[in-house]
Amino acid sequence: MSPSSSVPILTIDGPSGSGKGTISRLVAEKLGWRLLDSGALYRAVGYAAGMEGLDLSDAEAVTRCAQTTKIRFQAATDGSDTRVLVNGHDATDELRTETAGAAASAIASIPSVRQALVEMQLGFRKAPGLVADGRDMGTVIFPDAPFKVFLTASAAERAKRRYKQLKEKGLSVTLATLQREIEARDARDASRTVAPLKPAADAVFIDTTGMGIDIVVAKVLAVAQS
Ligand SMILES: Nc1ncnc2c1ncn2[C@@H]1O[C@H](COP(=O)(O)OP(=O)(O)O)[C@@H](O)[C@H]1O
Ligand SMILES: Nc1ccn([C@H]2C[C@H](O)[C@@H](COP(=O)(O)OP(=O)(O)O)O2)c(=O)n1
Repeated sequence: MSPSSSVPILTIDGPSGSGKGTISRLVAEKLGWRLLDSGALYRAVGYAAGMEGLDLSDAEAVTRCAQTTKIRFQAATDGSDTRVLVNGHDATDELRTETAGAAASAIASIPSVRQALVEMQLGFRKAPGLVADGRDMGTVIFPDAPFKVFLTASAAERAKRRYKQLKEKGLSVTLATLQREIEARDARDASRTVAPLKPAADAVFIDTTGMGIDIVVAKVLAVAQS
């Protein structure tokens, strides 16, 4: 048994806009645990592949890109979002767009790309604990995690949340387009053959439709303290 396997993990998986990022951050703060935003890794690889002008369906080229792209998280000191550096370039803002989300979803369906990112994700398991946010945290990357949550909400509500979030960032989007994009991404993430989006058999399922952030945080904290 490796020493890290005694470090507790809370996995939070779910579809786009279900609140994984927000809830993971708040719960990690309350627990004093580290945070893994695994989606940012896939977004970073999709972004780096785009910068290199690669065809995102070229499995060999994108896998090489996943193996060589340097991704670093840099905590902000002023309480703002953690910055994500991709090959030394601060790509935080570019990575949050729906275009980056779609590119991430596309390259994430390539098994060898997923494999290239496994070790880095396992490296986040450090004392005193880890909150891991993604699609396959509880099923594939940390199947032995003692605490697992699957967050969801209706596609209409998730699209509304994303719309509000992107509008606040000054991005030009429409609700109908966002809902279509979210549904397309759900379908692709859930239907791929490797590590599809699905709840782990031992995950606590929370439908957050109509549920405020504070209540979701309390429910997820209760799982981690059970
Ligand atoms: N339960 C909730 N009720 C209302 N808004 C929420 C809730 N959870 C998250 N949000 C908001 O929805 C948006 C998307 O949440 P985010 O955490 O980025 O989702 P995900 O990481 O699952 O894609 C954010 O602006 C966030 O503040
Ligand atoms: N553990 C993960 C995390 C993300 N992905 C893929 C699939 C997702 O559509 C994209 C983007 O994920 P991300 O969590 O950043 O996206 P959302 O914030 O949920 O919209 O990456 C994955 O396949 N496995």
